[in-house]
Amino acid sequence: MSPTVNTNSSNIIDFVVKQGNGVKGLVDSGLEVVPKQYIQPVEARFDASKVVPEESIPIIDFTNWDDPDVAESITNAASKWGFFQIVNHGVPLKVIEDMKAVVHSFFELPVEEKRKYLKENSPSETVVRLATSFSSEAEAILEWKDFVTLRYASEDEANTFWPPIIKNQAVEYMKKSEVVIKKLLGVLLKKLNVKEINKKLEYPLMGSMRLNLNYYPRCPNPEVAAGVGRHSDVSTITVLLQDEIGGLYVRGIENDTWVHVPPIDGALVINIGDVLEIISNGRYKSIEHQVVANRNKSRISIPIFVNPASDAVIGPLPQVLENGEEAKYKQVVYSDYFEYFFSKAHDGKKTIDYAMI
Ligand SMILES: O=C(O)CCC(=O)C(=O)O
Ligand SMILES: [Fe+2]
Repeated sequence: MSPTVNTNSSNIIDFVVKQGNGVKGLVDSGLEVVPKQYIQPVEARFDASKVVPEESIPIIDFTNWDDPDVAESITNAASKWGFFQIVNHGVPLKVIEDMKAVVHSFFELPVEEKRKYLKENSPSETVVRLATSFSSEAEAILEWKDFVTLRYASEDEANTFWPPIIKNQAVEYMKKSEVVIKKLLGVLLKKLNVKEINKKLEYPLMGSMRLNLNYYPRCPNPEVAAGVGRHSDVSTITVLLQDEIGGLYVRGIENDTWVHVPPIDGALVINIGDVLEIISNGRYKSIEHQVVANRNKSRISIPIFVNPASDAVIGPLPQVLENGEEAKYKQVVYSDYFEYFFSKAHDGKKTIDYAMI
């Protein structure tokens, strides 16, 4: 039987955050209205009238990824939209389907099982952690999302610490995705006059990777809550696998517009993060996005955050500035940037001000 919760009291935070029931626990307990802790101020709510349905981010066939025309469409999309989808990327459909299936299996586990991965119980909180919202200790209003965050440092570490129910499928998914990530970074960096990504450059580009498993329960009042509030990612790039529900919106080219990212079976959504914007001195754009929860159905998404190593120093590349271009961003230690992001609620594109000159 689902645990019951008194929705009129601050027991909500205790039930959702501390006891690890998550938003899913709230919904499973029969809740039919969004509690006040989830009601966003009017200015932060999603405004459906700002959606431009005829616009869409580019969809790129990745088969011939190093063909100059394909490379050009990737770098153009990264400069113009900061977002694109790739198909025929080489991650087998079976690996993708298995990955999505185990994410559902994990969130369907009894809370007693999932609770083992809360920060205070986790065998290693940096490697595996179950949480809810975005940065629940720093937020006044919570987001309608539960998640697991997993560090992918090595197969061995993953095999030791990741939850058994997802481990094999998730490691396989990471191994296949890593090949795509290296190809993508190769194409994106080549255009910035970087000939090859050697071991030294891997460190500030992809020295640490995180796989997140996001679960957005159905939401009785999606118009007042946020699945994920407006933000840009603090990654180098993000590779996102989403299910068939939809709800991810990207800031459009025209001022004050939003564009839906339609689910495409087997596709991966790629977006440029703040780190690549900084490294490219603004040539590639890290674009704001947000997630609107669904009234009738739960949704899952699975982002891989390709991040610099935490002690890497990030700044515009010498190759980008070699023709005398002025640096727009300063050098920052990645862990400082990352911690700043999580020290506050989602706030659109404001995190990057931290690195602006
Ligand atoms: O769920 C999604 O589609 C996107 C999630 C997201 O933006 C994030 O986790 O940074
Ligand atoms: Fe994001």
